Amino acid sequence: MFWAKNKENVIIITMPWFGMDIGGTLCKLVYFEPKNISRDELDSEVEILKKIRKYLIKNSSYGKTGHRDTHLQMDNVPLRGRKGTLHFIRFPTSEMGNFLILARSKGIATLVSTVCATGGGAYKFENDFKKEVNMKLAKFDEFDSLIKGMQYVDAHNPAECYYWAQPTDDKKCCKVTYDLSNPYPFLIVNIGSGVSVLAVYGPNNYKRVSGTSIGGGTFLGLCCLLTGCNSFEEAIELAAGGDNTHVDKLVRDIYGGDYERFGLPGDLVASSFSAVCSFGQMNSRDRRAKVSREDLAKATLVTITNNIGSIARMCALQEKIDRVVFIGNFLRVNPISMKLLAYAMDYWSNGTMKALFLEHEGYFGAVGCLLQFNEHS
Ligand SMILES: Nc1ncnc2c1ncn2[C@@H]1O[C@H](COP(=O)(O)OP(=O)(O)OP(=O)(O)O)[C@@H](O)[C@H]1O
Ligand SMILES: CC(C)(CO)[C@@H](O)C(=O)NCCC(=O)O
Repeated sequence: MFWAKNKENVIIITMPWFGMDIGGTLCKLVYFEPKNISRDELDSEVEILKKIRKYLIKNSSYGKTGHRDTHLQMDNVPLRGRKGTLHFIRFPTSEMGNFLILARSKGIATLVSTVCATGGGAYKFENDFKKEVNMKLAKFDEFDSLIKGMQYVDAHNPAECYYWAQPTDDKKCCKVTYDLSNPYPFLIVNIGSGVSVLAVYGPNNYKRVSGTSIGGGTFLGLCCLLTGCNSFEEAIELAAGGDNTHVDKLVRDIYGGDYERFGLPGDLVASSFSAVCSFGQMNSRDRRAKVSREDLAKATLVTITNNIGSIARMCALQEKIDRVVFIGNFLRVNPISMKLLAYAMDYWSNGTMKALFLEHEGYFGAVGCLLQFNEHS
């Protein structure tokens, strides 16, 4: 039973089936829909919650900016002794005000309720939730939640973890499932707005070893400034049609070929974005005029990705870890970055380190905080 009346006869509800990860850019909402809801449960469920459940499940988009990732839905998974379906929903954190207005319009504010939340926004928006929708947040740490969520999703989805085979060959490159059932130790590189690097030694034993502010938010911000694009999807689409070598200076632009002594191949980026400043005989203004929006988007994506790859590799070396799991929504619809990371990790470690990826890339925090909910808390 998840509801009761208090002294004033107000219905108090804990919403054990929702987990929210409120990040710097995106808010991720995970909803567990239990199977075989009994007649008694249905009768005792408050009308407003029934309405919300119907609304979430019937639609796959909510307003202009909310989306349910139906391809990620997980059916028949266990949670707190029940079996059911996990639904994955996201919307921009900048829309939190509208989300609260919507929740209020569905009647949520007439109940006193508690919902599990993690991410910086669980702290930042705590008062707004209380004020606008009468909702208390049961807060959980974002990295505890991330790791717990990863372990749970991987255990219940046989094809969750994969690597990219032959990442540099467009024709032969493919995703190959990887068995992560015996994962320790491993490194997590969580590429959200910013980047956090965690070394995980056991189920409840990890530390945050590094981080960088040059992350997914930087890519999106710079790309919007440079190309005038307006969304992450548009930025990625532009990048897919671009050529960063029109913008970057390569080792061969400096050496005329490979720098063999130190193993630097000619096609390696030697200096990001610097071809537009000076390039051989060509006047830099002419050079800039030849650069397309697509080239700029690709160069931005490659710059940010290589920098993250380089930090990941140094952290893995320092921690003596050879498996690196890259997650976070920066990798959403972004095979260019995944393949680059796969290649870079393999090349620079002489094949000793492996880049791994997970299908539910940005949702682990939301799943993990849902799992930590305790009926009596
Ligand atoms: N539809 C989208 N809108 C905005 N950014 C997107 C979208 N899809 C993918 N992204 C990328 O994902 C990043 C956000 O990733 P994620 O949701 O994992 O982080 P976050 O939780 O918002 O950030 P942080 O953990 O740093 O607080 C964005 O910076 C952008 O690069
Ligand atoms: C601040 C967080 C942890 C919020 O998720 C993330 O955005 C991050 O790790 N940023 C990088 C901060 C740094 O280490 O420079």
